[in-house]
Amino acid sequence: MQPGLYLITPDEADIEHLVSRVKPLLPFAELLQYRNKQADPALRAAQAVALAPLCRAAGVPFIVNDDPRLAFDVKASGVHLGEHDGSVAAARAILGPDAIVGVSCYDDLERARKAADEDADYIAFGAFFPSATKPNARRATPALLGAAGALGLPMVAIGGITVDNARPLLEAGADLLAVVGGVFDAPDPVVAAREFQALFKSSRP
Ligand SMILES: Cc1ncc(COP(=O)(O)OP(=O)(O)O)c(N)n1
Ligand SMILES: Cc1nc(C(=O)O)sc1CCOP(=O)(O)O
Ligand SMILES: [Mg+2]
Repeated sequence: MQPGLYLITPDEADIEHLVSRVKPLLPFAELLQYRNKQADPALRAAQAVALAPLCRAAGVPFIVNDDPRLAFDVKASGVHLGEHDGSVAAARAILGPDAIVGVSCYDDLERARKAADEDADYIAFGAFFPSATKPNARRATPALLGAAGALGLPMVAIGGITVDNARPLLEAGADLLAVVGGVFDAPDPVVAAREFQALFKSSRP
C-alpha cells in the first residue's frame, strides 16, 4: 500500500452514474472503497459488481465497506471494518490471508493497538474535520496520528478532508487520506483528485 488518495464512493443510487463518476478518478487513487449506506443489499451487490472490474483494470485495489461476504463475492482486494462490522479474524476467514483488512479506530489509540494485534493491514482515524457525509462522526486530532505511528501500520485519515485542509494530516503522519466529499463534491472532481495526488508528491519527495 503506497501513500496517496483513498477514494470512497458517495451514496449514489444510479449504477451507471456511479461508474461514470468513479472511472475518471481512478488514475489518481491508491485505493477505492465502495461505500453506500443508502442502498439495499441487491443494489450494493450490483454496484460492487460494476466497480470491481474498473478497479482491476486500473490497478487500484478495490475495498468493500462493512461486508466481507460481498467483498468475497466480487473478488475485491479487501474490506473496511468499523466497530459494528465484525472482527479482522472473521473477515480473514472469509477473504483469506492476503486480503487487505482495514479497521476504523476513530479517536481511540487502544482500538488501534488491538487492530494491530489482530493483524489489520491499516488503521483509520477520524473524523479530523466536520463531515457532511457523516455529520455525527466522532472527532480526532492530528496528535493521535503522531502517537499511533509507533504501531507501524499504514495510517488512514478520514473525515471532512479537502485539498485545502489536508497538509497538516500528512505532516502528522497520515499515509493515506480517505475522502468522499472533498473529491466528489468538488467543482471539478478530477481536478480535486489530481490536486490530492500532487499533495502527496510535494510532501513526500
Ligand atoms: C477508510 C475508512 N475509515 C473509516 C471508515 C468508517 O467506517 P465505519 O465506522 O464502519 O462507518 P461506515 O463507513 O460504515 O459508516 C470507512 N468507511 N473507511
Ligand atoms: C465514512 C466516514 N467515517 C468517518 C470516521 O471518522 O470514521 S468520517 C467519514 C465520512 C468521510 O466522508 P467525507 O470525506 O465526505 O467527510
Ligand atoms: Mg462500517
